[in-house]
Amino acid sequence: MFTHEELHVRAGRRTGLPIVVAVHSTVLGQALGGCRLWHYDDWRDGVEDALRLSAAMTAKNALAGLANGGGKTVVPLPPGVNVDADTRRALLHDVGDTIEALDGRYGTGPDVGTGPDDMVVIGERTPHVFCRPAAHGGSGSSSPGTAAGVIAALRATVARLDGDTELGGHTFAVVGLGSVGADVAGRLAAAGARLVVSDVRPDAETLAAELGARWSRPGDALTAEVDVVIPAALGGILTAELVPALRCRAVVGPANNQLAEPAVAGLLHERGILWAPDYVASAGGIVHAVASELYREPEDVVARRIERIGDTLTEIYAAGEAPDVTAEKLVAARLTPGTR
Ligand SMILES: NC(=O)c1ccc[n+]([C@@H]2O[C@H](COP(=O)([O-])OP(=O)(O)OC[C@H]3O[C@@H](n4cnc5c(N)ncnc54)[C@H](O)[C@@H]3O)[C@@H](O)[C@H]2O)c1
Repeated sequence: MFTHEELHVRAGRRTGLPIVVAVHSTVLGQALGGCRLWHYDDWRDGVEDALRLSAAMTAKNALAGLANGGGKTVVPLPPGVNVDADTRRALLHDVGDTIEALDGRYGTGPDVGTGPDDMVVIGERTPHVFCRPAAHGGSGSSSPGTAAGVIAALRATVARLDGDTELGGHTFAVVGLGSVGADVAGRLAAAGARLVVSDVRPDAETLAAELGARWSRPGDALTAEVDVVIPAALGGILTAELVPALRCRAVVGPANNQLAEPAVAGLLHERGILWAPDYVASAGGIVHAVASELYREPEDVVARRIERIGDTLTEIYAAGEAPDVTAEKLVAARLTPGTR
């Protein structure tokens, strides 16, 4: 069943390259979700991704308490097509025009393949853009906010596991030392936690040494014997085959779409492994952008909003059923008029 409000697929006027914008829901307000610029074998796969990711943004924004719905832009680059600086700029203008044509029903920000500087270029064609660098009037990278939200989620998780929110006495495996993973690992190391870290980039081993963390091969980090595994790389890593091999007590991280298939959430629950739905744990970045730029809240108020991710998870864990089931009920309740 088609449950989205709008789906736009256009060839960019300047570049001829495909641009997909999916608006899943504006029930709570302007739909928000980042702009993904990535290679796909077929542009239709980009449409699939935009449909799936925009629906996840509705859930993420609803559970983060934002007055916003979910949307997503995907620019599916054909295989072998690499854009030079001029084409990239033209392409981002094409994206801006596509978003501007929606009259404010959707706003974008950075995602895989785009960053704050790209938002400046999109912003030359539409005001509906977030996370420009501070020098351009935006709130900058969303990664520190996302990392702060993951820390709030981890505190709620260790409280559920052991009854206290101290991260220092616990062990964590961080899978992916990119902008969010490295930040989370740094905060955990500063709190005195013991860490196993991994990345497919060998140069990340230097950061591991700086953090006093044990370096591990990526496959091994996922199955490390730790309290919490933190997926901070790509999605789809939690497979039915992996669940029996896990030796952690919880899986909590920022990676979007961690489940290879929805049924894996139930398998984790049956094994007694706590799983924080990724759209709850990863919301800190968008909360930071929206609260700073749209609501104009000061940093301390924004920080408290991000902390509430922990409260939401505590509520979800307390229900005692598989966390995705409870989270979906909470999303449905928030989207139903009269219950917000
Ligand atoms: N940046 C944000 O604000 C934000 C917000 C919400 C969700 N997320 C999600 O969090 C995840 C991390 O985001 P990021 O901004 O840090 O991305 P990033 O690209 O900076 O970092 C990802 C890291 O994962 C590593 N990696 C890739 N495959 C790996 C593997 N198999 N094993 C171990 N490491 C691997 C990469 O080398 C890279 O260092 C992504 O799934 C992203 O969609 C990010």
